[in-house]
Amino acid sequence: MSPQRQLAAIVAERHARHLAVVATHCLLEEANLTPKPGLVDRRGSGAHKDLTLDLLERSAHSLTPTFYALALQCWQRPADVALRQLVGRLGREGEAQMMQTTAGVNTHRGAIWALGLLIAASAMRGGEGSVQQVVDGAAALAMLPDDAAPKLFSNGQRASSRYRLPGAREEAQQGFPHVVNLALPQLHLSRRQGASESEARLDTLMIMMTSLSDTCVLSRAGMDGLEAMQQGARAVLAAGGVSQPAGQRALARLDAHMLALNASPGGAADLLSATLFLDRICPGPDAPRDAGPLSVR
Ligand SMILES: CC(C)(COP(=O)(O)OP(=O)(O)OC[C@H]1O[C@@H](n2cnc3c(N)ncnc32)[C@H](O[C@H]2O[C@H](COP(=O)(O)OP(=O)(O)OP(=O)(O)O)[C@@H](O)[C@H]2O)[C@@H]1O)[C@@H](O)C(=O)NCCC(=O)NCCS
Ligand SMILES: Nc1ncnc2[nH]cnc12
Repeated sequence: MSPQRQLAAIVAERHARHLAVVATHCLLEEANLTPKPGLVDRRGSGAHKDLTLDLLERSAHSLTPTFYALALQCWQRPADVALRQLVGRLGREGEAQMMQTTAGVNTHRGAIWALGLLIAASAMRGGEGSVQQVVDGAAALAMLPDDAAPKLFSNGQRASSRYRLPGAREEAQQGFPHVVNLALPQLHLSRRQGASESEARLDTLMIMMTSLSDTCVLSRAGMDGLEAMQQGARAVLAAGGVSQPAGQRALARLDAHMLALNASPGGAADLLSATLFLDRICPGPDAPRDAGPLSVR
């Protein structure tokens, strides 16, 4: 191999490692963010019976090799059917790894999908795209057919067809509108307004919950659950957000309501991880901040 090619391979490997570590870190940060309504956090399992913070953390760590492989294999490649099929195969291998780690509990299927596509899209541009370029690349990949995908009927497809609402697939195919148009602007706004990093991230989760059709909530609690989620999140933001005492009280009411309905916004949680990832790999004028020490093994 020529010295130039050797150097290019080292650069690609280093970038791929960086993307994988950042993605894992974002999953850990989402899991640890507290208090999240209905979701697993540092207080406990939320509305879930089979999920714990420890399981989410182990699941996140188990995905680092998948994220690394996605980044490395998509490095400086165009979005075409061959790449889509490769990404689909690596994503399914990641899901299998997750299921093995969690003994069959679905901790991060939506996150593997969203982060996997965003990692792939960032790597396609040599790790240098803007937010818009990365989500456009992810959408282009998500629109391509993957003939090798098994024809399974998932919770998400069942909910989407029953309520005629979009789910994880459409969110990616449309270029992650909840992340780009709502979450990133809210994250930056809350930071500028002096919220702590955890408060800014909770506000970011809230803004997505105001309008996401989260198929995790729909499967568990139907349309009543989805409306409760959206209205409750609007109330938190209308009260000034999580940095305000009234916002904290509204968040506590939303949490109690979600638990009573057995509802958990797992899709919004995954998109929060995706938001933190884009915030970190495509920094704009508002530099990303850390919420606290978390290590990636
Ligand atoms: C495209 C896929 C994501 C499959 O999507 P689909 O909707 O067909 O299937 P689901 O298995 O339901 O997975 C979708 C998960 O996405 C999250 N989500 C939900 N709504 C949205 C939304 N509007 N936008 C974005 N993301 C959304 C959500 O994930 C979280 O919830 C999970 C727990 O949910 P669930 O399994 O329903 O579990 P419980 O509520 O506990 O119910 P029980 O089953 O236990 O009773 C949790 O994992 C969170 O992550 C949805 O679950 C994609 O998987 C796919 O096609 N993959 C193929 C491989 C591929 O091509 N990969 C490419 C990139 S790597
Ligand atoms: N914190 C969380 N709680 C429950 N499900 C999730 N899926 C992704 N993150 C989650």
